[in-house]
Amino acid sequence: MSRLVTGVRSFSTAASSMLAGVTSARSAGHPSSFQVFRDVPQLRQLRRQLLRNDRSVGFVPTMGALHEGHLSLIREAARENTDIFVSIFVNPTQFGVNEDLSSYPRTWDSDVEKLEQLNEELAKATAAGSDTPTGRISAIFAPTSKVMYPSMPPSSEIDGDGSFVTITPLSKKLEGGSRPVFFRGVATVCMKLFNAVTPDRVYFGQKDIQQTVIIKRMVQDFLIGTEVRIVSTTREPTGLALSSRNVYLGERRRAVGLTIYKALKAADEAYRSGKTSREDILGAARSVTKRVLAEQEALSPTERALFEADYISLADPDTLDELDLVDRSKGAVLSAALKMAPLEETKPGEDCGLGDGKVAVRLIDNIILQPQQ
Ligand SMILES: Nc1ncnc2c1ncn2[C@@H]1O[C@H](COP(=O)(O)OP(=O)(O)OP(=O)(O)O)[C@@H](O)[C@H]1O
Ligand SMILES: CC(C)(CO)[C@@H](O)C(=O)[O-]
Ligand code: BAL
Repeated sequence: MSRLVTGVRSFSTAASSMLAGVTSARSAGHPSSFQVFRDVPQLRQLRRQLLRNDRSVGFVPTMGALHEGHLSLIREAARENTDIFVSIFVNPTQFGVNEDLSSYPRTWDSDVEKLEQLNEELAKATAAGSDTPTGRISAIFAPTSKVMYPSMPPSSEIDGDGSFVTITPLSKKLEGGSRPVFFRGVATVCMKLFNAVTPDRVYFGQKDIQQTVIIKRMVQDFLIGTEVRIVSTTREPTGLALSSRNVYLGERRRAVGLTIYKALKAADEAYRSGKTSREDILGAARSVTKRVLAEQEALSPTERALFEADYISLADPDTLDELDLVDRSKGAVLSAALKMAPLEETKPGEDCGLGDGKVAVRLIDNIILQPQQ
């Protein structure tokens, strides 16, 4: 955390020049880098100045440990906004009491490095005369828990007190079944972040599809003046969805973890081949998870990676209600969560990931069954 500052970290940027009162015209050059804010008032000051200068803000909320998936959200935001604000905050209220808050990957220095490199890439694209406007990252918002939860320590108990945003019944379904406080925490922190940033547009990844449905509902129901953009899932060449928690997988569990995507693909293929019933579509996915699990169980503890399929769901895209039959004109959301168990025994020299294979890893993924004519 050596590069983290307590107030605001200034770089030589057009946005920071603005903050100092020297307004640069957009054509005179984009910000070359960004400022880091730890508190809300200075962030708001920058936001107000951008507003006065008719600049638009795209906001990308993250919990850090940045990877190409996060960068894809920023690139999309850069296509539609002059300025991008990125938040890095590991939000305690979305972790249940027995969840992985303390072990969640925190990689501040490499996160800042990646964002600086991305700003360089965006600057080059502008210099090369890209057709589409290319915005820049102007601000990183990395608040403390006290800034985000000023009046009391946040509760991660389901019946804990606090000022919370709850979006029901959406937040009780799917991920909410296993993580009961998760979406209360997500909606609450996003409401606070949106209030601090007042973005023109917000960017979320399709990988966390239930989160996107809940954020869209929150924006609609609370009359929040921002547009919600969903960016498609970035995957490894194998198909595994990128996720910050993947660093805990290691080679063996990474290979077996791909089962989640293979199962969803099998279900998607069933739909594409004309099947619309729950039984046919989810049956195709379940036969993949069952087969792989049986294969793994037959192996020795030094070779296998066991997992449990938490849910495989076929749901309505807006309500996330489970479907018996897909209406082809509307399509559906196919989603799954798979819990990779810790490795039982490891081999000398094996790449077991961060935590030596002892950390259970929850994988989620989804495919949208596209509406068809
Ligand atoms: N592979 C991906 N493709 C596109 N967007 C992604 C991907 N992974 C994460 N995102 C999006 O980045 C934003 C921040 O996510 P977050 O910081 O929790 O990262 P994460 O990789 O999802 O981590 P986790 O391991 O907690 O699931 C969210 O909107 C999330 O959907
Ligand atoms: C949206 C979010 C940053 C809120 O903490 C988090 O849930 C995430 O990273 O997806
Ligand atoms: N991207 C989702 C954050 C979480 O799992 O807590």
